[in-house]
Amino acid sequence: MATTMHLCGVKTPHSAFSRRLQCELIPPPKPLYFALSVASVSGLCPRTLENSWRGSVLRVNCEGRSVDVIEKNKMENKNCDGLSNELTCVMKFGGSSVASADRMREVADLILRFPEERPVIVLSAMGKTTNKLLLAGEKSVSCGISNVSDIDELSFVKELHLRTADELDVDRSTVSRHLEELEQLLKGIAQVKELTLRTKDYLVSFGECLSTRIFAAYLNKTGVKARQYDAFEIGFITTDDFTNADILEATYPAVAKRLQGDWTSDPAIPIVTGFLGKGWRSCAVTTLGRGGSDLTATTIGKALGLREIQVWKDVDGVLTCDPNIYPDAEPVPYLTFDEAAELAYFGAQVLHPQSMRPAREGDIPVRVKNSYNPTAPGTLITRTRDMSEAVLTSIVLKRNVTMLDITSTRMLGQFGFLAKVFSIFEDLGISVDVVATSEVSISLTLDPSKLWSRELIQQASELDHVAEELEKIAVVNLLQNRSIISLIGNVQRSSLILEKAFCVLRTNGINVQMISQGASKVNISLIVHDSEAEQCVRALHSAFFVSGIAELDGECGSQNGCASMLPN
Ligand SMILES: Nc1ncnc2c1ncn2[C@@H]1O[C@H](COP(=O)(O)OP(=O)(O)O)[C@@H](O)[C@H]1O
Ligand SMILES: N[C@@H](CC(=O)OP(=O)(O)O)C(=O)O
Repeated sequence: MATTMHLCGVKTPHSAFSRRLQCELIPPPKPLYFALSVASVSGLCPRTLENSWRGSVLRVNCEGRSVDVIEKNKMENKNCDGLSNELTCVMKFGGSSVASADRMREVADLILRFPEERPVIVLSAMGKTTNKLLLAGEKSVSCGISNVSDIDELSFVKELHLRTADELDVDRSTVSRHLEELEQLLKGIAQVKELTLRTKDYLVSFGECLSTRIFAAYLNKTGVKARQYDAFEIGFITTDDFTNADILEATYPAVAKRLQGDWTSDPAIPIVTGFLGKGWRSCAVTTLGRGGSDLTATTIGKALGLREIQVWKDVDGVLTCDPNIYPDAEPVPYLTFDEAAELAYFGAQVLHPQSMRPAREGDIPVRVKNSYNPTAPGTLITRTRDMSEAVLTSIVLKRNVTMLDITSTRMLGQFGFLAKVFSIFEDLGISVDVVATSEVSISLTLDPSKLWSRELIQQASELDHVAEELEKIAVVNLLQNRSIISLIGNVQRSSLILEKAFCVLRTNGINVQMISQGASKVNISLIVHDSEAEQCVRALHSAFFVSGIAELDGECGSQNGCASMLPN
């Protein structure tokens, strides 16, 4: 008896293929499911199939062509390009990449330039929309309901999205309901004269909800089937830490089920809002912290076990330094997840601080590319890389950090002292970035992002409270306006890096107030005063990347790569 072979992903959008995917087979002795990329298989005896497996792949000769068939259960979370019809990669485009109708057209062209990919698209809000929405919210608190319609930032957001819809020839109704709701929300804020963190998250969510709707409508209009998704409706489940929520584990299966399920039953390019989630207790819209669309992309990559995660920016990849500090900074071709995570955590705005976690857990390569210059190779981030030549990869600056010098009054033994100090931070929910200890003292810096998410007044009283608690067991010196300079690279070569770094610092008369090396295998952190930090980074960058590490040989001195401070 002849039967039809079950194929995974048979509903391919490439209709030329799908017509050929019916094939006749003698029923196999046990149910086997296959994914097939390009051609039909006919007349194969099940015994041949069973005997011919090489690992999880069966290579058969079909109509004179070699075809790879892969067992479905072995394919779960493994998209092998060309072997299935499943989603292959995620492409995230940041605000700068979708800032206008022209940019959206270019992004659409860019996506279609890779016909072999079946991507999930993640978008941020257009251009500076998130900042404008936050400003509009703040103005609404005090302007009175009747003046809300005249808030400049509201007019800007409305005008930008309506103009973009018009220019892309997309129906205005795609965005008009959301724009009306946005104005209503601002009037609500004006009425209660209060902007809570929860409301802030709901307010900024309009940015991503609008950009994804316009883009999906544009793709559909041009004949490319696309489907818009709000992340908070498809299983992005987070903590209820409004403005800085964490993704919870339950997100991965939920998102995979929804996106994969829809794709299998009715293929259409998914266009997902970056940055947004749904609080697991509150069920309200949450956000993942500024720049959080990178985290949305890596979360989807891990959830679906995709082949690659691409984050498209307005720079040629991760650079050797923030280009706003050193305009001639160069792209870094390769990074490990560990390097990228440290770099992001310690202040490189190019990647969200938590975004490497899902990619590392799923072992999925991340490519950072430039949507304004797509042919530039960008940066490839993977689990390992060849470190034999690596010395310094990038220099990162985190400004406006608070440093604490805490000296024990010896009321506690050393064990008790460290434990007590950290329990105070735990109780107050403040995380610590860089730490150095001696027998009776500890110096540390506080993670400003955790403090920044709170109101200024709350920050000040929180710091007072920290000091008050610590003073029960120690003498505390609170030092504000400090910066962390992170030297990301191969700590195996720390002597080389430190020799050169201190040579530069000495030449420029800079005193390092604290140093930390060892906890991370890829980062050496130096704490300096804010006022010296940028110039210090410039001098270090030019010593390492312009003069070159080779010039380390010989005496420490300004002729030997120990650059003097460059002018601002
Ligand atoms: N080390 C770095 N490498 C690359 N870009 C950096 C670095 N440090 C800071 N940046 C800044 O990050 C910006 C890109 O990040 P972001 O604005 O979040 O992009 P997008 O909005 O496109 O996602 C760049 O325009 C650059 O100014
Ligand atoms: N729109 C949000 C989220 C985001 O990720 O944006 P971008 O990709 O443009 O950094 C923000 O501005 O923070």
